[in-house]
Amino acid sequence: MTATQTPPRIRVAGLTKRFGDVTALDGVDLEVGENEFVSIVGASGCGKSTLLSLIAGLDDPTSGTLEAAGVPITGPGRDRGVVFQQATLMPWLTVQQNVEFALRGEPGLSRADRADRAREFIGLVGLDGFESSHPAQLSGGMQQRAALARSLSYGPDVLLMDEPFGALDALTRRTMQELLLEVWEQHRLTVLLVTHDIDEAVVTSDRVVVMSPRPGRVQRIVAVPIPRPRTLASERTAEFRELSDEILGLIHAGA
Ligand SMILES: Nc1ncnc2c1ncn2[C@@H]1O[C@H](COP(=O)(O)OP(=O)(O)OP(=O)(O)O)[C@@H](O)[C@H]1O
Repeated sequence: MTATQTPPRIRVAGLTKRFGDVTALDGVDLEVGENEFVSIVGASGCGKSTLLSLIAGLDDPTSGTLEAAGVPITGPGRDRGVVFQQATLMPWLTVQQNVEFALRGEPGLSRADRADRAREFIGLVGLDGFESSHPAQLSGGMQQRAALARSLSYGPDVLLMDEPFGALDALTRRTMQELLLEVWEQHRLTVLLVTHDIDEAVVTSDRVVVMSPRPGRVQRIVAVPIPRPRTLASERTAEFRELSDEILGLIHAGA
């Protein structure tokens, strides 16, 4: 790397994670560029969630290097927003309050600014009119919208998503994929998405990381050269089907 090059947004090198006798990750190397959308796929138990939680700083590696924009990752940070499969909203707060809560501690934001910013992102995810609802009054898809609004509201450089639509019914899932594509077009940021859904990975991503079964290693990285902006209609192209089949084949071959 020369002095003029900026470091990648996320860099993982020689990453190993053991839980007792279980080696979840074994020497994972991965670089994710600024504003790149990368998905991680692979058989159940191959270490996808472990990799994401290490990048989120929610756990420590056994060995290896983890950096965000050249800075070692030593814990969670507001440069990295996280969205999990189950929306982790605070049930006693309204949608508006949940988002505002995430904005507490943002430097230079008054209470009124926080309220405005929260409304802006609630609108962005299509939850206008539900600001005063509590999570229990929302469907699963709406809760994930609120969780997305919350994670985007403080302007993270990286969005880490672990099966964010995995608990949703098929139709809602499709709607959320469309929303994610739209949001990413409007607010380009670096996204790392863990998913079991190969089509979801291909339609959203610039590159798809295929992991080998335990111990998790990077088996192959497949580039997705389908032009952007993409919509779910992009899935109807022959190019899409070929890439999706190739990735499925890689997962099956590794299993
Ligand atoms: N906290 C933990 N303690 C012990 N073992 C763990 C822990 N977290 C993960 N593991 C083990 O590490 C391995 C990788 O788990 P991980 O959840 O990262 O896989 P995954 O690819 O995300 O799986 P899935 O697709 O089923 O969600 C598994 O064998 C799992 O049992």
